Amino acid sequence: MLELKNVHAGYGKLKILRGIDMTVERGSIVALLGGNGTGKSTLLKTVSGLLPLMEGSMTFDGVDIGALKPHERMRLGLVQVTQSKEAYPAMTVEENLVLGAYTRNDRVGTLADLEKVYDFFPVLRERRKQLSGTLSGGEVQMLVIGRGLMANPKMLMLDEPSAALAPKVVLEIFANINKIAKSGVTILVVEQNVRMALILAQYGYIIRDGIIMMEGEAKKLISDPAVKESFLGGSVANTSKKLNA
Ligand SMILES: Nc1ncnc2c1ncn2[C@@H]1O[C@H](COP(=O)(O)OP(=O)(O)OP(=O)(O)O)[C@@H](O)[C@H]1O
Repeated sequence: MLELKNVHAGYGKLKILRGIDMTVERGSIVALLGGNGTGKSTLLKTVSGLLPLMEGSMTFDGVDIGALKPHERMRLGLVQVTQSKEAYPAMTVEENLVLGAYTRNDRVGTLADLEKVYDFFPVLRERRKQLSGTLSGGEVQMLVIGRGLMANPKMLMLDEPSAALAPKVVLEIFANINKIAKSGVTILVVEQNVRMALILAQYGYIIRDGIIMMEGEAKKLISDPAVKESFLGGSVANTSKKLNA
């Protein structure tokens, strides 16, 4: 669904990504992992078109997207969910959600997708008339994912959906991401919560200093001694059970 070849990108003359090769298979969940400042958000911004491609190529669903504008990539079904603080606090939950459909022209489809979002996140239906500024951190995260779904994506890119959330809420959000993937939406998720991300995903990439230092099936990465030492500790079986409950 998404293929990056030798992607270089950054800010002005500052190059952050230095030759990224990455593939996201249709229907899969892929995790992009790494420490602070390694280039994860930069990569998402480059794929969604917020940053220009300096070198290399990017194709999405068979289309060369390297020179397309962000809204053109969105229309193709490539949608980035920004970090949770970017919900509009003075707008209601429903207004925020409808905003996610701004690149679409089908009212019937939009209303049907609103119901789908409410089915994924029933708490948003309960709070649809509430100002989003009054929501909890977990509810705001659900809202921004829901807003991404309103663009009718083929692929959703999520930037640290677990950030600043309590473990129980993280589990709920990740279980919802799992359901969204099972409904047919391909997922690329950036995470610092490496354990949860590797339990959720089928495949993982680990980025350091703007290059991919390791990649592989999530099941293999989670038991890899180097990954364990750098990122993990403790047992994963229990979390896995809860995630698939
Ligand atoms: N607007 C910007 N201008 C210049 N440099 C930037 C800008 N945004 C990010 N950077 C730099 O790019 C590098 C990679 O940042 P990026 O946000 O991609 O990291 P990250 O892996 O997402 O980390 P984190 O998890 O901490 O957000 C960092 O060194 C950062 O300082």
